[in-house]
Amino acid sequence: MADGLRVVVVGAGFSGLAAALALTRAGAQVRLLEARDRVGGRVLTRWLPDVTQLDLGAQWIGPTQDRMYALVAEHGLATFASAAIGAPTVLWAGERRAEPPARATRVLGLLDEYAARLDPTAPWQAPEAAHWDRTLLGGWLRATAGDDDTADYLGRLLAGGLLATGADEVSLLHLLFYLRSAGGTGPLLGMAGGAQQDRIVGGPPALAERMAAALPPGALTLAAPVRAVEQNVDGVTAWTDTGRVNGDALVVALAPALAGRIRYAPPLPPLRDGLTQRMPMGSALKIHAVYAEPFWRADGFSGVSTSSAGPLTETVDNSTPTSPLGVLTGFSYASDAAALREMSPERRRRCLLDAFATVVGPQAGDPVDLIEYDWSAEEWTRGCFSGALTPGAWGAYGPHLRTPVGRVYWAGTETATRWTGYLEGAVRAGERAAAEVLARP
Ligand SMILES: Cc1cc2nc3c(=O)[nH]c(=O)nc-3n(C[C@H](O)[C@H](O)[C@H](O)COP(=O)(O)OP(=O)(O)OC[C@H]3O[C@@H](n4cnc5c(N)ncnc54)[C@H](O)[C@@H]3O)c2cc1C
Repeated sequence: MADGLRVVVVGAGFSGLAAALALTRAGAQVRLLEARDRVGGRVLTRWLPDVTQLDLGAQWIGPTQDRMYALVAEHGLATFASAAIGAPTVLWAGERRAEPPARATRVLGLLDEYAARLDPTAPWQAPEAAHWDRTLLGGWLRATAGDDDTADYLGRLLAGGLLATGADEVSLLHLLFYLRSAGGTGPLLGMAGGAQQDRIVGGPPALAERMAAALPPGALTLAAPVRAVEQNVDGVTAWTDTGRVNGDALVVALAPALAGRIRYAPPLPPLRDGLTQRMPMGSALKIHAVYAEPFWRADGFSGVSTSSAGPLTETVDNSTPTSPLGVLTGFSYASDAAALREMSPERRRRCLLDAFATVVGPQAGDPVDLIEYDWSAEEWTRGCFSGALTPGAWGAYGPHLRTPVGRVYWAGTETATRWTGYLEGAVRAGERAAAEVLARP
């Protein structure tokens, strides 16, 4: 037990909440400081008047994400299956296909084989790690896939769909680490049986709120951005705009890009600070088009698609089973998302609706509502889905992803070794950081 141990946790996303709960249960006195006026971090649910649930941030959980299913049950919530009616469509170089060509599947198999060679706790130690770290995913795909269409499609699916970045912005090693941490391309890309299998009734924010409610009264302070962290032999202090909170240890439960915006005294060691400069957030737009009904089902379309061209890389049928409305959700990544941001609202709307129409037909051009959400514009998130180490950075900086600095410990989904980038990774990372604090000498 840790009776009397005072721990400050910075950030009340799933990672900070999980850390705070684990520490509280072990008997520590926890103060959880959150910049926003709400808990949950990269999750947000908006309700349409008929109670259609629109998850604007994270939404899915799937098999092997055991901590998330356990938390859902423990906090009295339930899941429902993602809409899965009909077969997915692949929009491939101007054609509609039922699946990508076999050569694309072969490349995915090769990536899984490489990923299996990595230790997710130390990917930099694999014999090929230095080579894979300086190899851009895009270049590797162009050299391996056999043709440019396959390379482009896989680049969009993997760099975009998983990391919300461009294939020429990320190393092969970072992608392999991500694949390894989730168990491969199958679990990552699948709907039923994969990471997109289930949604949480009430949305992930409902779970975050229940986790927060399970903390002792007074443990959580909202609207309290931590600006500075000072540590010395006696303890550690978090400074907010309104005062200070002292502790024996402190957990930073933020993406490294945000952790690097805090001022540390003494300054962080060069390799830890350098890491925060080399792990930018991805860039995605998540767009919901709402219709009077899921008309595409009657036309034989599932609404689930992947595409070799922009502006949308993926779409899904995101309708809620309890509502008659139809919801198509699309994702736009990296340079496609950047181009959309530069457009006027009217032009962006036209461009997005044309993209939905390419997937399910012209009726998509006339939605009841079109709701866009840009996490890159959020002061306390700055991008999504997660941060990714830049090419060449794993070798020198990777070992500092979780290494504590004195009394300061690191959580956040980016530090997870299982399901990194996901809610599951966030929870596991928070619980791992809590265990490290409790084990401190
Ligand atoms: C559009 C989108 C779709 C996604 N889809 C999925 C999905 O379907 N399934 C899935 O599992 N994951 C998904 N993810 C990823 C998932 O949301 C993240 O992995 C997870 O929420 C990260 O949790 P975290 O606690 O590590 O970080 P965050 O959720 O970022 O939590 C950090 C918290 O710290 C706060 N904060 C920041 N700076 C400070 C400061 N200086 N002081 C105090 N507080 C601060 C923030 O406000 C935030 O509340 C998605 C993310 C997005 C944005």
